[in-house]
Amino acid sequence: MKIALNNVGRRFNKEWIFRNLSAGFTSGNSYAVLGPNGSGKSTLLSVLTGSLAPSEGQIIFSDEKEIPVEDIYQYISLAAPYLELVETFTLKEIVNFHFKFKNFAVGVDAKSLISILGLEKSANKEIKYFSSGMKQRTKLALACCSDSPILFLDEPTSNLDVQGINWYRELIENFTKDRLTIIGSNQIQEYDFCNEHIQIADYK
Ligand SMILES: Nc1ncnc2c1ncn2[C@@H]1O[C@H](COP(=O)(O)OP(=O)(O)OP(=O)(O)O)[C@@H](O)[C@H]1O
Repeated sequence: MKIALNNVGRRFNKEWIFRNLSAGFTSGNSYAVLGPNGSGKSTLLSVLTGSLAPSEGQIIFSDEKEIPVEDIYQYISLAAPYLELVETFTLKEIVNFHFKFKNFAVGVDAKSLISILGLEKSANKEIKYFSSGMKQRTKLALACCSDSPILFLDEPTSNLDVQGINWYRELIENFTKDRLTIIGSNQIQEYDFCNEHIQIADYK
C-alpha cells in the first residue's frame, strides 16, 4: 500500500493549515504526524484517510494499481477522539457490529479481542457505562485488531493511565507488523516506535 502526497495543502476559509507537503507513506513503516494543539495533525490525518479533500495538490492511494479515494475506506482502520462508539451497545455487541464491516486480524476473534482488552467482566456492559479509559482501549483494539492494511491512530493514549499506555505499546507491537501505520501525536510514548516523523510546523 502506498499513499503519495504531492504538494498538498489544506486551508479553512483563508487560513492555510499546511502547504507544499510532499511525502510518501508505504506499508511496513510507521509514521508520526507531530505538532502542538491546533497545528493541523487531525486535519492532515483526515486528508490522508480520504475524508477531507486537499485544497491544493494531489493525493494518490495505490496498491499496485491506483485506488479511487471513494474506495479507500475499505483499506483503513481509524481510532480517534472524535470517533464515537455507539453508547447503547454492549461491548460484545459493538465488537460484533464492527466486524460486520471489517475482518479480524489473523488469530483474533470476538472472544480473544475482549480478552486482549482485559474487559471480559464488562462484555455485557453498555458502552455508556464504560470509563473514558475503557472506551479508549475499545477504540484502539477495534482498529488494531481489524485486518486493514492501513492503520490511523489519532492521540492514541488520550485517557489512558500508565498501565493503559503499556497496554497500547504491546498492542502496537503485536498488530502493526507489515501495515502502514500513521499516528497523530504530541506525546513521545505514543510514537517513539515510528521510523518517520512529519512536523506540521515545517509546512506552514
Ligand atoms: N472544519 C473546520 N473549519 C474551520 N477550521 C477548522 C476546521 N477543522 C479544523 N480547523 C482549524 O484547523 C486548525 C488545525 O486543527 P486540527 O484539529 O487539525 O489540529 P490538531 O493539531 O489535530 O490539534 P489537537 O492536538 O488539539 O487535536 C485549527 O486552527 C482548527 O481551528
